[in-house]
Order: sequence, then structure tokens, then C-alpha cells
Amino acid sequence: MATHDFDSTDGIKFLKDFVNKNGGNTGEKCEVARVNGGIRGIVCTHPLKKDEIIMSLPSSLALSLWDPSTKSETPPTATDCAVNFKEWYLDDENRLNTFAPYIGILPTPSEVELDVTPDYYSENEIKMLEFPKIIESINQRNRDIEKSSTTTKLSPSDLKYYTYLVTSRSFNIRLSADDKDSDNVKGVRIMLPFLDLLNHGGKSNAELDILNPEKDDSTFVIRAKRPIQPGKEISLTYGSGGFSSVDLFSSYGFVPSGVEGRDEKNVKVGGRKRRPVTADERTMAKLETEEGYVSPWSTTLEEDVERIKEGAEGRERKILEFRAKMKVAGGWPVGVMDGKMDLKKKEGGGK
Ligand SMILES: C[S@@+](CC[C@H](N)C(=O)[O-])C[C@H]1O[C@@H](n2cnc3c(N)ncnc32)[C@H](O)[C@@H]1O
Repeated sequence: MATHDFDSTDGIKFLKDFVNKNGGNTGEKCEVARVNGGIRGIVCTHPLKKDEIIMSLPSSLALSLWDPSTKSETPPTATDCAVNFKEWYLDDENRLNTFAPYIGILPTPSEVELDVTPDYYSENEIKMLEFPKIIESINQRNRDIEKSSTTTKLSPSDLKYYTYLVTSRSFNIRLSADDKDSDNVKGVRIMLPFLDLLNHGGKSNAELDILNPEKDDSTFVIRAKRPIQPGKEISLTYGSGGFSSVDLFSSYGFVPSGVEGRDEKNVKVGGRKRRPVTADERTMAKLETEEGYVSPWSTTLEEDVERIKEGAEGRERKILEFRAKMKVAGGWPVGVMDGKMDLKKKEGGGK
């Protein structure tokens, strides 16, 4: 059994008490711990069976970030939700007191500086990403922040922090799933205390489910997708498996080490088994068929990997890992997936 540093800080104790005393269950078979690379996450401490409920949270403890009955032409942006988070939970004394045990464990602005989404990157670091889709999403968020800071009394730096919190910690939930084509399908964006300590895993072993979704007293549960052994980290797949490394990097600030959004099964094409298509490959294929898209890279994959091997650290390393992943997904030399960094040359790789 892998050993982990369990998190026995007061913050986590208060949060557990808050959840358990208010109808939730933080689980008897798991613990908050430092996992890969020292990040906080949740590990299994006792064997869990497939389909077993690991932890639960009543909907009364969820923090809604948007009123789904609001009539609006466009869906709320992350910054709209960030403004609501500030006004509804931090500025409202009653709610602030109620949710204090949860708010107390959220990363503070100074911690955010260390492990951030690319919204916090310098102009030069953003340029180094060399990836239009991600640069556009950073620019769009900055425009949303500027706009909101003129209509609210919030400073751009506060708004950036709250936007980071809601993008990296909220869950989008569909309210009516029965009729997929209906215009009436609405979603909510919510924060789920304690359950949001679960990290992302491409091959996640747990999933979020909602018991009695149609009722006011519904419950969010985390369920094991397969048996989980003690010592294993419990993880979710963020974004229902459809997220690419671009989505994960821009919304959560990490470059995943595994393969993202791989189709569950190999697909048979003309009697032959085809390699599963990943979310990263789909992203690159879509970009490359879009008119006017020019491969942006100024370095080769080998040059990026060489720089990583030479000891690039921090944000520079993340940027290089991101570039390497997207180059591979776009049909560059294969073999770098899953961190193996085996640079077998494939036809057609170029700058
Ligand atoms: C919903 S929170 C998960 C809990 C978080 N680790 C904590 O300590 O509160 C999402 C954040 O966790 C980190 N994270 C989640 N999954 C990760 C992964 N697979 N690799 C690296 N960081 C991850 C990222 O910083 C991300 O923005």
C-alpha cells in the first residue's frame, strides 16, 4: 500500500465536521492527503467495492453560482459566477458564517500565485504557449474581468482570483437530462464542499452522481466505478471525459500526465481496429481543418523535450509539457505520451 501524508490540519477537520453534522458523509474509507507531487487530494484507506458510495453531500450544502431561472440570452461566464460567489457567499454575513469551514480551505490569493491557470501568466509566458485556442480563452477571460470590474466594485485582481476559484472548483450540472434537444435544458454551476477535494484522473476510479435529482433534497454522491484498493488516490474525470489537455490546462492550471478523453473501446473501421481517438487528437484535428489555422510552433518536439530533460521548472516546464502533448496529438512524432518521452520519428513532423 502506497503511503501518503494525511492532512490533519484544523481546516480539513472543521470542513469534515461541517459536512458530517449537516447530513453529509465525508467517508470512512478515505482520507484527505498529499498525493502526487504534494498536491492535496483524497486517498482510499479501506477497500472499496464497485458502485459503493464513498462520500455524499446534501444539495443544501452546495453553493450555487447561478440562478437557473435567470433569463439571459447568453450563458453565464465564469466571471459572472465569480461575481455571484463574492456577493452571495463572501459579502452575505449569514452565508459567510454558514460556509466558513469550506471557504477556509480554499486556496488563498498568495497560494494561487504558485499553482495557477494561465490567466495569471505573464505576457511572455502566454506567448510561449504558442497555442491560439488557449491564448484566446485567456484574452476572453481578461475582457470579461475588465467588463465586470466596471459594473461591480471589484478590482480586476480580485475578480481574477474569484474567477480562478470558480473555474477550477465548480461543477456544471444538467438539470433536465431527459430531452437533450429541448431549449429548456438548463444547467447549474455549483461548488461542492469536500467533494471538490477530488483531483482529476484520466483513468478515474470514481464518479459524481445525483440521487433524486428532481427533488429539492437531492444528494450528491461519489461512487466507485470499480474496486479501489487502499493507498490509491480517488479521482474523478473532470468534464465528463470530454475535456482535452487544453480545457484542463486553461480551466484548472495543470497539464495532465495521461491521455485525455480516450474513447472507451477501440472502434472497428473496415474490419481493422482503429486506435482510439483522444480528446487532444480531436482538438488538434479540428484546429487543423479550420480555415486559416497555421501550425504555430516555433520549436520542434525534440527541442521541447530536450529543454524539459535539461531541467526546465515551474511554469516553463508546464508550458513545454503542454506544447509537447499537443504536438504529439497533432500527429508529430509519437511516443511522448504518458511521460515516456520516447522520440521515435514519424513522417511529417515539422515545426
Ligand atoms: C477541484 S480542485 C481539486 C483539489 C485540490 N487539489 C485542492 O487541494 O483543493 C482542482 C485543482 O486541483 C489541482 N489538480 C486536480 N487534478 C490534478 C491533476 N491530475 N494534476 C495536477 N493538479 C491537479 C489543480 O490545481 C486544480 O485547479
